[in-house]
Amino acid sequence: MDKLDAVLAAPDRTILALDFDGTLAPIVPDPDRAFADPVAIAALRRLSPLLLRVAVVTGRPALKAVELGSLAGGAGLEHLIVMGQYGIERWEASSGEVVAPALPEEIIAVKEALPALLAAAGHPDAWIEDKGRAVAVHTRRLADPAVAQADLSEPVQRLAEEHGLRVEPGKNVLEIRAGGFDKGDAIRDLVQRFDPATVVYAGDDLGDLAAYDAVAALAEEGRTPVLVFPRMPGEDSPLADRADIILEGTDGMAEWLTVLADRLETRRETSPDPLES
Ligand SMILES: O=P(O)(O)OC[C@H]1O[C@H](O[C@H]2O[C@H](CO)[C@@H](O)[C@H](O)[C@H]2O)[C@H](O)[C@@H](O)[C@@H]1O
Repeated sequence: MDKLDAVLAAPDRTILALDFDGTLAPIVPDPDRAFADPVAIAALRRLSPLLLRVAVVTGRPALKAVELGSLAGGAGLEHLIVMGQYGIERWEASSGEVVAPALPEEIIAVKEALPALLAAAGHPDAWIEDKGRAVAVHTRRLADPAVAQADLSEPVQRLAEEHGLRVEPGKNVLEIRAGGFDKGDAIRDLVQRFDPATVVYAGDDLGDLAAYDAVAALAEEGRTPVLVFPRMPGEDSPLADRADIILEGTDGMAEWLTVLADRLETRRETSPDPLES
């Protein structure tokens, strides 16, 4: 854990930000059943009171991540922040409210057009996830997810462009959403609000590259970036070349968070009490 010396030295100046799917929750066929690993959440409950902030930065609607992660209520997570839909939605445990701009109107026409587009491309059974301000086409449950994603890539891109929207590709998913913000903006927002000395970011998919870039750039401001990649077995990803720490999937992530909590709690117990002379 050498790279974490900065965290151990000043936990109260550290932000820990984590993606949801593939980082806190194992990748599963049904997105509605992608529950967070309880070991990871238990560790976050111990870490959050010791760190400057813990944040979940996710492509999910903020409230969906809160639900699947059991993140509302309970000890330890009173200051948790969830930046949803790639950062455009902000949920704070302290208020229980979501702050977000109005839905992009263009998404309505895209949702209406999608079923016919999927059928025309030969994949009528691709699953459509209605995310409110965005819509995702999932191929994981089709016979050949990679081929289906490749087949759908161009028509989905065209549909998005016709409506002034963008495509966010991910693991067996093509999402159509509004542009102008990404997970990098979410990181910059957290840094501006809380002025951390160290930012640890953990993420596993292409949408996390923007957050990786934003965190890495913090070195130029004298802050310490720590990039963590929970890699699935045999997974080839551009994140692997960038990461400071590579873990064995979500199990490895949960274990790593637990060890970090152990070390921070031990450090606190053994530190001299500044009030004692
Ligand atoms: O930013 P994230 O928290 O990683 O969210 C990215 C997308 O994750 C979800 O899809 C992924 O996870 C599903 C459940 O394990 C899996 O079935 C799917 O193949 C993955 O792509 C989610 O459904 C999307 O809305 C998120 O944007």
